[in-house]
Amino acid sequence: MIHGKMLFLNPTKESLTGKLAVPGDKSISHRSLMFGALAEGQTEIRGLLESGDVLATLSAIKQTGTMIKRRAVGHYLVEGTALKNFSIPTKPIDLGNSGTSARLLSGLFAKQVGPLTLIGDQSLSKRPMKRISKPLTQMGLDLQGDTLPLVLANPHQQLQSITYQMEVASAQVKSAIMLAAIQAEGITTIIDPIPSRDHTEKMLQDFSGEVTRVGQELLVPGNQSLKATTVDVPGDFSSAAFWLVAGILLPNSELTIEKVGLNATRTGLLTAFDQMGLHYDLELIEDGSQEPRGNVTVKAQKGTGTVIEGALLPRLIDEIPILALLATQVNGETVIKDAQELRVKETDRIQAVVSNLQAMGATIEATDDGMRILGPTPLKGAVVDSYGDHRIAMMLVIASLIAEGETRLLDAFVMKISYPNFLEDLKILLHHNQ
Ligand SMILES: O=C(O)C1=C[C@@H](OP(=O)(O)O)[C@@H](O)[C@H](O)C1
Ligand SMILES: C=C(OP(=O)(O)O)C(=O)O
Repeated sequence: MIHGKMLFLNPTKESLTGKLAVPGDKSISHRSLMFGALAEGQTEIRGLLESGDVLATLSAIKQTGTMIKRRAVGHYLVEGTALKNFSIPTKPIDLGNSGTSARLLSGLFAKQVGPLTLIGDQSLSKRPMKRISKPLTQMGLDLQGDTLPLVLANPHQQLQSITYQMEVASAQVKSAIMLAAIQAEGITTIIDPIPSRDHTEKMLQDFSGEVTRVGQELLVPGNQSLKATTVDVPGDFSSAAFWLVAGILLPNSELTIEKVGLNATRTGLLTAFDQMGLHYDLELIEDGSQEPRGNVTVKAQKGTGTVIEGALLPRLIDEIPILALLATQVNGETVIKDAQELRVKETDRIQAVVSNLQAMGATIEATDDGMRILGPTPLKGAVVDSYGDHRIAMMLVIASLIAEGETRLLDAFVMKISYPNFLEDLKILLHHNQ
């Protein structure tokens, strides 16, 4: 039941069964619009995620002069002009809640004369931007601000290549540099010791561009001309993660998530399942796409605690909230380390996960760079808060299904940021029982 911004949630005795295709991948959707604008010619996108964050990117690109037409749900045409028709909006560009938009668009727009102002909501306005202003300034962009509002200007419309050692394992930082590097003079080298999601690398090649990885170095030639293409966006593994964990937790469940992205830089949750002794079936769809996709099936089952650390973190960074819920229900201790990046997401996700799950009766404590969880503990309904964070909200909806008694979720409707139909899809999986 819905009441204002609060959602009243009750546990279910049902299982989750059947098949579901989750909405398009958020990271790939953002990038398809950006590369579509940077290329010459008409790019066709199918399966674009129509969520708050992606629509922020879409609107920013339209406001700066690129034509984008919507043909049907998720079906878009981008009329790319290699940003030659760029126009500077008179008003600041509002990127809402989307970190990906703020960081990647700064790279995409780095060669424009400007000044161009990027703003966002309260949460986005607190997120660190120095991580992109530092490399982009070295490349020649005049970028003011360590947080939003960011003002971008490049009066001479020139960018130099750089050699840059990444300070955090962030695909957003890497991608911002790459988008600028494509438009720069010379070859840019990005050194990233811990690999992060590689959708930008793959998509650059799909748009006839060039990028080479040599060990820890990513080499991006400048002055590239990109050609329009078609993009078929797979389902978002980060959205599927909520159902995979729910299927494991709700007795008698068996569900399949279809045509979901299985890029290895994103599927760290499956590695965590392996470590926890949890089983799943994978069926790959061979369609020649650079972004692998397939069907994942899970059943209700019991697992054991594990340690999540190191290079696994970037591969499941957005899945930590739902993984923490899973850890409250398996046997023994789970320790999540090296996850300090969670403190600078839409909210401090370490604090948000720990305080909410504690309120529901879990044995969980925060550490500087992660959390410790001791399972299994029965959960009880409580008043919980998304803190305006979509992934926290969706995790708490799943938690409420296995809790005893009613849960009241404050600020619930932020789910639209990445998964507008989350509650409808929950009903679909519950109703397969009937
Ligand atoms: O590049 C991307 O599309 C994303 C990268 C990750 O952020 P960081 O680069 O900050 O780790 C992730 O958390 C975010 O949801 C999307
Ligand atoms: C962190 C996220 O997104 P962004 O950084 O784009 O706001 C997310 O979707 O979990």
